[in-house]
Amino acid sequence: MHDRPPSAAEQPPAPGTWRRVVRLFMPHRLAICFVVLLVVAYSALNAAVPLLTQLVFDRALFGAGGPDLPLLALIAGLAAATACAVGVVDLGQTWVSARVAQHVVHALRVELFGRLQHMSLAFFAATRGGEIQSRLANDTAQIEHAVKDTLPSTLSGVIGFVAAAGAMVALSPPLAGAALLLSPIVVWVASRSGRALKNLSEVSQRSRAQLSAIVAERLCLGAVVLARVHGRSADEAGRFTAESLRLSRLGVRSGLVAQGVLSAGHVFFVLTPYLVFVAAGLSDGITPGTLVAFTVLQARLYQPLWQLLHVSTEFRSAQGAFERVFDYLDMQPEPGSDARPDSTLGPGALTVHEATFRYAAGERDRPALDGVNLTLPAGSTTLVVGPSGSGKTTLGHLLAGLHAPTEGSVRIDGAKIGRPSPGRVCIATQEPFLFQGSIADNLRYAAPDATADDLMRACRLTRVHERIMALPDGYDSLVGERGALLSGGERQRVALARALLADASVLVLDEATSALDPMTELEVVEAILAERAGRTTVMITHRFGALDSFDTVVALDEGRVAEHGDRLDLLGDRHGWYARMVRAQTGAA
Ligand SMILES: Nc1ncnc2c1ncn2[C@@H]1O[C@H](COP(=O)(O)OP(=O)(O)OP(=O)(O)O)[C@@H](O)[C@H]1O
Repeated sequence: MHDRPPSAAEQPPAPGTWRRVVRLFMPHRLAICFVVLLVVAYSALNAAVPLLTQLVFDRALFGAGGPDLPLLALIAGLAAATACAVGVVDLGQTWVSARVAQHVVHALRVELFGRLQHMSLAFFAATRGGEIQSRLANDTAQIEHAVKDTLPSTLSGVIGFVAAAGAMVALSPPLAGAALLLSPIVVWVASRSGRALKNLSEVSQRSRAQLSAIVAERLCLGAVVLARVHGRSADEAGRFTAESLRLSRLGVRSGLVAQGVLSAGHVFFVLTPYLVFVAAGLSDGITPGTLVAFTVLQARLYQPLWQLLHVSTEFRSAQGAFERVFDYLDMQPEPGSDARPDSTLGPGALTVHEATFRYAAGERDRPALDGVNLTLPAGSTTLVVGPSGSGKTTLGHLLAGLHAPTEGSVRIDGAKIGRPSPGRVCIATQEPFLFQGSIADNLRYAAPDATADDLMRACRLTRVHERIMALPDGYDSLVGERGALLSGGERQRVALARALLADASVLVLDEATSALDPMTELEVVEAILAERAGRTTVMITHRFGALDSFDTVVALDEGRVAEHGDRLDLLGDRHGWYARMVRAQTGAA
């Protein structure tokens, strides 16, 4: 499985990237052909204007019979019509290109979001949020720019160059030779500086992604509190300043290289007419009109070349963006991570058979869980206890289907699970996630059809109803970013109510009441157990001294089951881990 995000920016261009890009555009081939046609028309119309200038000079103004004003008016009319046609064609081309770009980028964004949603938990644990955002926002924006602007610029650059060169050859082959003399040097300078610009653009893109990551990670409530508590706000600002400065310096360097290229272009631009004049002086029969037309055309010759220089840089950046997006699209999603609500709810008997779990394949350290065997009958209530790092959360995740065991199996009602099973198993965690929205929105995430009474019933059970009703907007009160407007205990109780609304046959509580005061915790847990209506309940906790309504206790140690049995029996085993801990927590002799 490809869990860690590959650093695409460091990798050489993947072969076949452009083949994949072409496949992406295949559904839009007709529109792209139309864009090509429009660009050809645009370039041809543009190349026709200097030919009209030649007519003005050689026929209308300085012809054999003197100035011909009707012809001049006709040419002026033609020039105006050509300019209007250029405008219309350009508008049409922009419209079609923008539509193609938006379609392709929309499809990529949606596919990327869908793929990311199904990635393993290990992927999200190992990937910075800013990195994901950067691929979804910056890289797709770069691709959009490439399709909307760079593709047409390239086409018009190539076709414009060919049209201008063709018009020159038609006017005078020797002068065309002189005008094109410097073009190989232009191409060489363009490709060298293009490569330099590409490198700078890649480094800048990485730096931008780094800035996004810093913002996403360090400018959220938890990180700001942490920085203030430890007096590290200035260091955080320093980190951001250093990266921002790096980006600024890269911007200045890119600007310098780009300007250097423009200045070189200016030299060529100034030199070329003189080469043409020298060639005209050495040739016979070159009319002034031809010379004027050449002067106009040479601008059209080098302009597309410079345009191509820039588009080649942008194409390389776009290639990088495509590769980064394809990297994510190529990652293997978690098997069955698109779990649908399960309509075949069983009573919720859990069987764990020889389950071993390793977070990293081939990891040499001891596994997080090592050959665990458990049988938890339907409707049973189990406490999972054990020292920190003993594997309790990992076991909870396995029971909830968030991880599949590396070896062995976990079954509910005899059916093997290795993926979430909505409606069948639900887990509530220590740090629950509440999204921006009202309390009711967050509760209905688990049960979209729940009535207001259902929400209130669940919240009464988790002892948060009164608190919600005391808020100005009751259940419509907003919870803020990740529930920041609620206290830790309120967040946990709202999340617990949400888990109850899921009405699953198995409920796993992973330190889900740790932020409550002991009295409220006891009340909430007792209420959940009393209302459980046959539900299998597994509670992972460090504070179990006062919890005496559970049937069974499982004590884990270093990933193995150290004790498992009837709670009262284990309590009677004076030297057992559970009994010793209960005595320590309750102060009993
Ligand atoms: N995402 C992860 N990647 C790698 N190792 C992990 C990951 N999560 C947990 N571990 C490791 O797995 C082992 C078991 O962790 P687990 O969180 O299941 O323990 P726990 O008993 O719930 O601990 P605590 O009581 O402190 O919450 C630990 O050694 C931990 O470092």
